[in-house]
Amino acid sequence: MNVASVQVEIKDDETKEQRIQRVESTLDTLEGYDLIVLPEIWATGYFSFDRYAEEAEPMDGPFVARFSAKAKALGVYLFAGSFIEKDGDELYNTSVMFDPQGRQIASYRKIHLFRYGSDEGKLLTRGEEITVVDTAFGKVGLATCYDLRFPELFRRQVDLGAELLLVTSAWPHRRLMHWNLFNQVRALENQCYLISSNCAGTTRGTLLGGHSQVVDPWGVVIASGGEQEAIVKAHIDLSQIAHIRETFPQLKHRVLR
Ligand SMILES: O=C(O)CCC(=O)C(=O)O
Repeated sequence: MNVASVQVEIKDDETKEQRIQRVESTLDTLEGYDLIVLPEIWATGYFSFDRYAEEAEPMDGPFVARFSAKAKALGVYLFAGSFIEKDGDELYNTSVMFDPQGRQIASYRKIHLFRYGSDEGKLLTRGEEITVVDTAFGKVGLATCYDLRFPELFRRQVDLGAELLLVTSAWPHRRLMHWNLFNQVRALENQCYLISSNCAGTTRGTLLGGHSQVVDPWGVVIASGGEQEAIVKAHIDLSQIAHIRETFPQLKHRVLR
């Protein structure tokens, strides 16, 4: 299975529309992939809190329609990262996933809103539902950035059958060491593949961390981005999951539930 994580640079002098067009053009260059992953609130920019209300969209708005069309045009599973979803009076940090026919097969509203140096907790409503989605290559769990610090979310995804964990992020560079550790540990402790997509660049005075990753179920980083905009590419072999879970049956040895 060929996977790609698009590590989008967030530039403050770019509008939402300009950034969407730029990412659409990048996606058009990706041929032969089975799954593509994008970062968190990349179109508006996670740290552009003053733009959240005006740039929020309903689930049947243009962001979802455009990336549904893009998934279909490319014939790929596309985890389009998250956007600011407006539902009635509430705003959510919602990620969306499409199948190669362009059908929206999942959405996930970020459960753990970030409240440290971030207005997210004030502006948005938290999600309440864990998302694990069926795909042609198995069950996939969806998570967003700060969620990475909460192992119980991922373990519950595994209890629902997840074998591949997708994480969309706008994680700052100043806590890059935590990011690197969590990416590896969430894959290792759950014996899953993990693919993350983080933003890069400096926005509103915050340097974003980049280092989007593909981590195997043994905890080995098999591909990683650097600090700049990048496409992180890897070939993954999902049969490794069953192999590792059988030969080193840690998940079967759980005592506490
Ligand atoms: O947990 C962290 O250090 C970063 C989290 C974050 O930036 C987010 O959830 O958007």
